[in-house]
Amino acid sequence: MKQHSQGLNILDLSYQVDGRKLLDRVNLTVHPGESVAVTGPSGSGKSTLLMCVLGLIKPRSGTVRVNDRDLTSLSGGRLTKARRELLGMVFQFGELLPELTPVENVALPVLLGGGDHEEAYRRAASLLDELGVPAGSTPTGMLSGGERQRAAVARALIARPAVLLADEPTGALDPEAKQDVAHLLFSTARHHNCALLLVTHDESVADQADRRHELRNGVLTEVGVGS
Ligand SMILES: Nc1ncnc2c1ncn2[C@@H]1O[C@H](COP(=O)(O)OP(=O)(O)OP(=O)(O)O)[C@@H](O)[C@H]1O
Repeated sequence: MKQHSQGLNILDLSYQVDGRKLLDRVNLTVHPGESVAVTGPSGSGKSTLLMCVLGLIKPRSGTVRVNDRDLTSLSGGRLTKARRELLGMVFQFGELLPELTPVENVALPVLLGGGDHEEAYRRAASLLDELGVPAGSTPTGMLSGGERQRAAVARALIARPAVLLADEPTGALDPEAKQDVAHLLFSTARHHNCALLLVTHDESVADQADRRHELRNGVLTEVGVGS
């Protein structure tokens, strides 16, 4: 019988570089509204795991399914379209355009995808409001680091993704902004019913996730929260 599953479903994912197994039959399910943090030594393959989910790296074997769609079987324009519809990504340094206003930055993915301008700007303003970012005419480059990361979370959510991926989203922030952004990231993902998969070196951020996993020598192991 075929099993249906919403959210993110990684099955037997393997990937190696120069003969080193970075991912060795990795399995992970993240349900809608649930958060999973992945920690592990530097160079253990955490970012590679996210790149495989995004389809930017082709795994050697295994599948990545989002809302029951097999992303690993897609390529070219179909992969780009599925990625735009199903996935949102927050990077360590926001990757926002500094000259644009926060609303323009957040609306951009929808506009580039040919979406309705008015609806995109309205939703961008609403998300920025929810995340407490000033949505005026100030260029994004003038905002504080924490405000820029909150704008990056808003941008990742603009297309109503099923899965939100975050790679060291608080890595460039001071301790106060870090806690603020981490809290908003977890609570907003839950509120929007996204499956959140987050990579971090920060124990205090990882502890806020519903579940924690560690990636070491290619093996992803569940660890107790707060241990
Ligand atoms: N295309 C590639 N060619 C060669 N080596 C690569 C390639 N991609 C990744 N690597 C290597 O694979 C390893 C895993 O990299 P990755 O960035 O996924 O680790 P990470 O766990 O996210 O590390 P960090 O915590 O330092 O960010 C590193 O040793 C990296 O140098």
